[in-house]
Amino acid sequence: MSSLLRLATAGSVDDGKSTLVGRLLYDTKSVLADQLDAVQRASVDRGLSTPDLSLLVDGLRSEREQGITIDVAYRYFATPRRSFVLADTPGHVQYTRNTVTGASTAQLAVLLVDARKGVVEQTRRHAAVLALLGVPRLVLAVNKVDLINYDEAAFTVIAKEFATHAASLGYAEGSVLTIPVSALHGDNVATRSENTPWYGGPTLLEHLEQVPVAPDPHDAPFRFPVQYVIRPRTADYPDYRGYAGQIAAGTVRPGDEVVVLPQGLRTRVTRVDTADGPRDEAGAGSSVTVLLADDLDIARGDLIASATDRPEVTDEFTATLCWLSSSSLRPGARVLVKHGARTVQALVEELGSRFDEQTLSTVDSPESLELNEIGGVRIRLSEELPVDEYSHSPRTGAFLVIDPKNGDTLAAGLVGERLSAVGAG
Ligand SMILES: Nc1nc2c(ncn2[C@@H]2O[C@H](COP(=O)(O)OP(=O)(O)OP(=O)(O)O)[C@@H](O)[C@H]2O)c(=O)[nH]1
Repeated sequence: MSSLLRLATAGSVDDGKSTLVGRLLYDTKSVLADQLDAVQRASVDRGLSTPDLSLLVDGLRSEREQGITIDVAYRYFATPRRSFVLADTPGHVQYTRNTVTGASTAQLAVLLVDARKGVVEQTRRHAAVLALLGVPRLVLAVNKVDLINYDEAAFTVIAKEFATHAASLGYAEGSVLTIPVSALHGDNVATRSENTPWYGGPTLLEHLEQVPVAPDPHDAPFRFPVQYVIRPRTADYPDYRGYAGQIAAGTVRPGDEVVVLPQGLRTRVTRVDTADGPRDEAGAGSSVTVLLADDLDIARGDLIASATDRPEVTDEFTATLCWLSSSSLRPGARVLVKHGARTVQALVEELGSRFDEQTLSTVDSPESLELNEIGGVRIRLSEELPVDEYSHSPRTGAFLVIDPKNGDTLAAGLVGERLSAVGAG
């Protein structure tokens, strides 16, 4: 079992997401003492008798919202059994790039509903987007059960309705769990509640600690977009030639067989350098400089990948787009595609389908894609790029669609099928 779980949260405004995340941090003692003092003071100032744990999250969030680029906050917490990376996104935004970014590498998502309202339209949409992103496990936290007097019958109705919906999205029974919680009072978050004797399942934290997880991005095949070519040309290192960047997926060790794409050149890693010196191994997220056995012609934007499990080099693929712009997308649109360290011109050749959130069904050949809509497209690139399928490697199978006129992000995209692969390997 992996000792690391990546999770994301989703919920409508006021369902209690901040309080729940705050409660998890608090009950796992992941909150620094000074932060807690500040929360306690702020709570007293507001005339509250118990600390308002949502301040732990919202306090940070309001700062974050002033910047426009980074809206996903990653929170780290740990128990003796497992470490957690939680991608926290603002609740009032539906399908922003951030929600997609946050959830796309999650191994589990916690969806929140207010026990008084049950499963609402937004719950269905969130679940549909999570299914689309391939998030393998869902937890429905039925929050504020204190406000329905810990009523078993009401909880059972919600759990059944959600199970039916999740099944319609393709989730197997064992991959979905519904838990009655009160984030405010702590019922079934980290400690089992005496108020719900009828509930025999695990607490939220127990479930997060125990659930078997799908492979971590670290286990994915090695993918390393080259950001800089380093040639110091000093007397100490006359022949040093390194390739610097951040590992997008997988791990690398000296001795590994790799391929440089799109050229298709095979070679071997001789050394992996970091700011702290050479390493025996480095994984996804690490900034490293890789040295290779052969002196090859490699430039910024090229990709160094596992030689045994490499992406295909292609200039045409199908993709799912989450459209994030108020201007609509029509077939024939000329855009830029930003993938890894490369940005290339591209044409949206065909708009094949649109996912209808109301009916949760697919509409064929729609005229356009509008703000927050999700659709299937075919894209042709002006140059060939090494591209992974999203389901095989989420980090390198995702891309952004950029407006060539003003540089705005128009959509987040997930690669489906590569259509005209030339460098298949
Ligand atoms: N009674 C009760 N109230 C709760 C519970 N959880 C949250 N609340 C209250 O519900 C309100 C909304 O909680 P938040 O945590 O701010 O909700 P949110 O979903 O994070 O909202 P945004 O931060 O706007 O996304 C606050 O007044 C909380 O105190 C609960 O389990 N029981």
